[in-house]
Amino acid sequence: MFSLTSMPSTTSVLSTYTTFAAAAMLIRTVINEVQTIVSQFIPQKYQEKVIAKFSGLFGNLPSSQMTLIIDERNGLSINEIYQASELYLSTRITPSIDQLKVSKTPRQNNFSVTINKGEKLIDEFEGMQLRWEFYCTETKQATMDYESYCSSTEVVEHKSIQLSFPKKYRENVLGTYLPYVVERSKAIAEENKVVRLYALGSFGGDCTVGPWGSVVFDHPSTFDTLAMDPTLKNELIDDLDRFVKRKEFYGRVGKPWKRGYLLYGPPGTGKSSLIAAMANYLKFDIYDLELTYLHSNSELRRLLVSTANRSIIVIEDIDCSIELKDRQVRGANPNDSQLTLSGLLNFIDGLWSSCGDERIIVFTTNYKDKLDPALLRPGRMDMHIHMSYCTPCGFRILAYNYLRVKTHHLFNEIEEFITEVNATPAEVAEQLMKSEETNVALGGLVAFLKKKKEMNCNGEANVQERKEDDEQEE
Ligand SMILES: Nc1ncnc2c1ncn2[C@@H]1O[C@H](COP(=O)(O)OP(=O)(O)OP(=O)(O)O)[C@@H](O)[C@H]1O
Ligand SMILES: [Mg+2]
Repeated sequence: MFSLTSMPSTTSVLSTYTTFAAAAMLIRTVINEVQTIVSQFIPQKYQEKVIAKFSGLFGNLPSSQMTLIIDERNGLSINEIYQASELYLSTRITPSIDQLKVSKTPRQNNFSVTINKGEKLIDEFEGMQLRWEFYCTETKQATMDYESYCSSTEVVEHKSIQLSFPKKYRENVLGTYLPYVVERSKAIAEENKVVRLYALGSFGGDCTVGPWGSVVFDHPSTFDTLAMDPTLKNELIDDLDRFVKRKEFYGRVGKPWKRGYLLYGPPGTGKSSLIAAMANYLKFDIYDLELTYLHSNSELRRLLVSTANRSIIVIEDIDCSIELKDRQVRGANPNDSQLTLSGLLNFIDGLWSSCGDERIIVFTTNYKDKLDPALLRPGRMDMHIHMSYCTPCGFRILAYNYLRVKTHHLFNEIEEFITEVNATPAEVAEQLMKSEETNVALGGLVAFLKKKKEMNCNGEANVQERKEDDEQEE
């Protein structure tokens, strides 16, 4: 009975509530639509007022909007979503923004532009409209100077960015849009990245990390400016592309995410230039590791562990570190108190380096045949790259780089000489730099090659030497 009498009244309450909820939802939908229209057709500075006025017509309905507050700091640590949002939004600047902040460090090539506090902007993503707003509040905070024991007050800024959107988009914003913002910001940071060169000790650079000092690396070499066999060049570029894309692959097969390259060939054939081109291409920092300064495996490990991910560790002239082998053979403690070849090989094989990701290690040598066979064993260095004397194709790349010419009546003569004489790209480049006049520069190169041929007196010896050099190639 009780239940019978109570039933109709519960039903009527429910139906009244359902009607009310449906009406509220309808009004909210109308308000959302109005917001969308307003944000498209009404200047930004009036938008808020218009929407507030319009919403006011319907009394105090629960808000249909949700706001995410993204503070700059999370306690003491930086909030990565704040950084990502700030960077992402700096690429979404619309004409509605009145104030931007512009800054630049002495070494930076470009200005960095960020949006000032108080500014708002609308972003669109998969049909959603998202409203971003920049806030900054200032508070006075008491601080204590521990040297003078005096207290003072300082103004502390609390920055935050607020992201507002219709509540119905909450899942999409948290699940898709924010991850997209973070990913995009990583890509933007990568585009703006300045490559640094690290070496041991502090050498007047502006940034020091542990034992490594660094400077901005502004070597102009790129794969375009590099005179090397075009097939080999493309193979290497493909190899690098594949390497950086294969995070999951390396994880799956249980190998450290590393790649080793051995560059070999005579002086002046572009080994160091190739390393610079690789660093510029990948935007990886370079760590120039001079083994001659090191005394022990533990020192080597400490240095390698303090290198960052996405970097190229370079050991130049590894043949000059050949005494590594002798030291080890001499029988002194082969473990940590000596620097040994096996210590180095352990690193290459990933034992010490499993703490890092996306590393490239490059060895260079003028004499591949002088290297310890252990270094050359298959699988140790992933690619052996032969940098050799200038070829006709290499000459054309250099002529275009230095003189901006693609054809010239002296090309045939030069290319003939180049196949007969062992001239390094460095020598050819030096001649091409001697004049901005194409005729003069190319004429100078002809004279240089002619003289080189005469001095050798025997062109065949040169070609023979080149053949031997080529035979070192895989
Ligand atoms: N393959 C090349 N392509 C373009 N320029 C080159 C090439 N090789 C050499 N050069 C020019 O010669 C200069 C010296 O070359 P680089 O230092 O790269 O040679 P390297 O092979 O590292 O010599 P080393 O064995 O003496 O270290 C470079 O700065 C560059 O101007
Ligand atoms: Mg070099």
